[in-house]
Amino acid sequence: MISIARTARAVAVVWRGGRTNLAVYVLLAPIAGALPVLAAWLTKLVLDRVADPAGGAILQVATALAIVSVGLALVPHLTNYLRADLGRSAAVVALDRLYAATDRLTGLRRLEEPAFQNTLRLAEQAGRDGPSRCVDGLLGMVQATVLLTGFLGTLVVVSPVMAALVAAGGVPALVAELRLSRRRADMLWEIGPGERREMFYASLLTSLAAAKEIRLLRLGGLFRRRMLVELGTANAARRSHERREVRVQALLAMLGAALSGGGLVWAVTTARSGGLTVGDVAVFVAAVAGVQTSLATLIDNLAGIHQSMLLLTHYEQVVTCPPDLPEPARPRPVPPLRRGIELRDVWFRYGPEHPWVLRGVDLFIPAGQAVALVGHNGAGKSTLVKLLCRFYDPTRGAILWDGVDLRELPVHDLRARIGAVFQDYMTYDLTAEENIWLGDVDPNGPDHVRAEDAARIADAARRAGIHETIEGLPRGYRTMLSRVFELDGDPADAGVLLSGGQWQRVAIARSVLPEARDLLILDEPSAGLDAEAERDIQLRLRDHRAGRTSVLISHRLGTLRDADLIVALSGGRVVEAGRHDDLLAADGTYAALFRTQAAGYAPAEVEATTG
Ligand SMILES: Nc1ncnc2c1ncn2[C@@H]1O[C@H](COP(=O)(O)OP(=O)(O)OP(=O)(O)O)[C@@H](O)[C@H]1O
Repeated sequence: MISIARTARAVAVVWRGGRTNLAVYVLLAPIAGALPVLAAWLTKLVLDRVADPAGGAILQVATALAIVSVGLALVPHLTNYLRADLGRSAAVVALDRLYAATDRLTGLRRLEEPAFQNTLRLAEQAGRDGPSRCVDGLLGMVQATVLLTGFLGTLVVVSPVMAALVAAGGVPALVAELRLSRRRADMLWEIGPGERREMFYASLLTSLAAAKEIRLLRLGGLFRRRMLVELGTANAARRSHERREVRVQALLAMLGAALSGGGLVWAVTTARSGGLTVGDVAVFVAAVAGVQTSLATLIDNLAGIHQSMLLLTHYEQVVTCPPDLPEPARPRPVPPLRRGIELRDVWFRYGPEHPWVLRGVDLFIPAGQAVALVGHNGAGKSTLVKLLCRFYDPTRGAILWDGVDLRELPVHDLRARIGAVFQDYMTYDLTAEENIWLGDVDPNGPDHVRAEDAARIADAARRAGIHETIEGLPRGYRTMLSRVFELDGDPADAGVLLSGGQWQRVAIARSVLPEARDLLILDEPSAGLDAEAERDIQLRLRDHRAGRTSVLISHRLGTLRDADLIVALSGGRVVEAGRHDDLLAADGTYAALFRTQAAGYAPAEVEATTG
């Protein structure tokens, strides 16, 4: 049902959005309810005085009626403006809270739950208009209550029996509307997953990233059909619900019409026999219509609030959602890495229903050294580095930073000591400069690149071997790396697209921008580069890595041979660890992988890539 606490929270959001607007809106609501009642009584007086000039002065009453009519004409426009403006400003407050809450989810687990994604989608919808709809509903109820009281009072004066009958007619409507609103909220929840799939297919059809494959493989028709199926299913659910609404509302409307029709016959008959004046009949007709309209408005608003409340439960679920990674009770500062990182009997799976990815990994990553992880696809290399960044906690075992469990360190401070290029690095539709600057944004600093950042950004680009390429772009570092957005909204300034290897270098530049990172993680950092470029970047990165701890993952084993420690993962365990020459001599998993790969290259290439 409607929760008072949740309603109060919704009102607080709207209040924060626009205090003055809300105050005026609150004042106008009862006025908007009183004006029609006043107009009906003034009309009755005017009619009675026209019929009986001895009844009193008519001019003042007519003037008052004219003034009330002006109010009646103006108030709805003002209310509409206030409603829309409050809706916009409340959405700013609500969405800010919502995305601050998702930002507080420091891990990845919750975002990977489909049920959470469904809740998130409804929460976004509720955040956009939930609080303001709730306030609209409340003020709509205030307005309708004033209107109802005025007209019901009028009806009681004219006919208490009719007043009781019309009021009783509202009870079934109230019950039916509340049921309908619950069903509507249930229906929205049920069609949620399908609507998300529909949006997914629709976005594929227009996505630039997907455009090549979709055109080459002629997938447009398939995805369009799948999108239409999802849309059709959602539409069918909505249609079925709306038909039910129409049926119920038609029945209620017939009940209302029968009551007002019966009332009209009674009033006219009574007037004929002299029991009512012409003005009485006019005010009676207006009162019956007014009571019915205000009852319907009251019920509509109540149902609207009820439905917003149901949607707001999803919003509040997200806003109040507990951290997905437990916060340390007594956080310790994260000191610069001195001894190293230890994985102690680390077991990990992505969920109870998923297989184990790591099964008791014991590994020491010594400070200042380069450790390479090798293994077949799916061996768990990327999973291991995600655990190092604490995107998940180990299911069992522990990871220790200089002997301190990662769970005891503030996660943001820990991450401030880590630089990483992930296999699925991001390509931002922003300028080249911003694409690198994002590697070291001060959370409390400005939201744009400062002039004094330019030298550091260029330096990072040099280290990643992309500086000259960026300088050669039409607007240098200010060039948009996007064909989706133009620079500063200027259509003539459409951006450029980089090649895969160039993007990879930009991602590397982003990760090497901050100087003070103790741990550098490079998960396939040069997969998109040609052999010569790969060698070039390896040399540049070797300089940058000197003295830093690094964890390297690459399927091109030749690039890893200089690592201080090469660790082979298989079956979720460390099966071998040592230097390149020792592992070749041991003739185990690494040697087999290395020889298979070397055999795939011509001798000259093996020389080039394996040194
Ligand atoms: N977010 C996830 N949810 C569920 N399973 C996952 C997730 N990410 C990875 N996996 C599974 O974990 C296993 C290890 O994946 P991981 O990406 O760590 O392997 P990898 O050794 O890095 O492989 P590759 O060499 O192909 O990059 C795979 O079986 C994969 O399906």
